Amino acid sequence: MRLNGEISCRNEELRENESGLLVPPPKLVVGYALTSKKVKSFLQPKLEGLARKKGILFVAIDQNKPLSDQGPFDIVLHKLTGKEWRQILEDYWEKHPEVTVLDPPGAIQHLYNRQSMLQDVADLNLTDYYGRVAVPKQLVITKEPSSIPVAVTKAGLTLPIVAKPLVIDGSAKSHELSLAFDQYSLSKLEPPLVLQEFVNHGGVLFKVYIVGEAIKVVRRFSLPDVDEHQVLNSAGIFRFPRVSCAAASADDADLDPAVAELPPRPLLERLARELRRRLGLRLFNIDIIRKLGTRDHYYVIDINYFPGYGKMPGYEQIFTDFLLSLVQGNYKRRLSYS
Ligand SMILES: Nc1ncnc2c1ncn2[C@@H]1O[C@H](COP(=O)(O)OP(=O)(O)OP(=O)(O)O)[C@@H](O)[C@H]1O
Ligand SMILES: O=P(O)(O)O[C@H]1[C@H](O)[C@@H](O)[C@H](OP(=O)(O)O)[C@@H](OP(=O)(O)O)[C@H]1O
Ligand SMILES: [Mg+2]
Ligand SMILES: [Mg+2]
Repeated sequence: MRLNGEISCRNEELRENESGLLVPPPKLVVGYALTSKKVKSFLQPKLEGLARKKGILFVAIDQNKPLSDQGPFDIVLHKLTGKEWRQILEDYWEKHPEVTVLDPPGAIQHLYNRQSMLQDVADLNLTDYYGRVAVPKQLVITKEPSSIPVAVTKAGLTLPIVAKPLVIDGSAKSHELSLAFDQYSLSKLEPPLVLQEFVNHGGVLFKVYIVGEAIKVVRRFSLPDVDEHQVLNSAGIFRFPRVSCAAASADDADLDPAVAELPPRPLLERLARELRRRLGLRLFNIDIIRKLGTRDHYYVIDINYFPGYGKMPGYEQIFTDFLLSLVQGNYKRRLSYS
């Protein structure tokens, strides 16, 4: 294995690459198991090019072959769902503890349920640190739809309410959300669900991308505010598909400064640090909104594992630096043990 590749590669001989040029062997081999959609959005030529220059080689994992017969890898990067893949990865990791698996499958699983996803934010209790960060009032529904109106009243949730499929399984359906405007319509929803109070936020959300210790925040257009008049005079369920994919960047839009102002950096740093530690993940993003009419009341509404980094400005540099830092970290740790 080449975890201490920093040293070994200096001693290894030059190899011929696909263009017939003599190049040093890669410092770092990253095996990836991603959907074809993800490969397209993440592994863009600019990322691969920069990675190659820095001695990082991305190698596709063949899911039809045993993982242990492939590689050797220094890092395994993955975003595939399903129990079978999880088992393969866990067995592989047990046999190859020297390989960095990004990220541990058990930790990722925590984000595939919209209830457990936000639990750590709620536990954090960030109430007075450059603002307060909370989770919208929410309720989990697993029983029959007819029970929803009563359950909502009991829990004291106010309308309108966002209904989100409880489990995220990689399907488009698990990202089909609805906005319910009246009590009666709630019984038309299909559990299992998380019901969340809709929080007016000026139609802009902040996507906070995390790659190890690096943080990048961007603005995105979001659902528009709903006023009291609309709530009183609207009925029914409004279904909306995959907002974040469709929504354009709001970074260059002419916005009300009170809506556009980014959350304070120290707050984001603390939130990212805490979540990284509590979730045990290094690759994720956080969707944050700021309650309309306030300067510092923030709500985390969603956390995504291995999100669309292709949309994060400067991700090529940040991601490759991060990958190298993992190996350097391992190397330093090995030296301090010897
Ligand atoms: N509680 C809320 N209050 C106001 N708007 C909300 C709330 N929850 C969700 N939204 C809006 O709905 C959108 C989609 O919600 P959410 O991010 O939870 O879904 P998702 O399917 O997990 O999205 P992603 O594609 O980011 O994974 C948000 O980007 C935001 O515009
Ligand atoms: O970066 P943001 O705006 O958060 O949105 C991402 C979603 O959160 C991810 O779940 C998508 O990745 P998957 O398609 O692998 O689930 C991801 O898909 P992408 O990698 O194809 O861009 C994005 O839609
Ligand atoms: Mg989201
Ligand atoms: Mg999400």
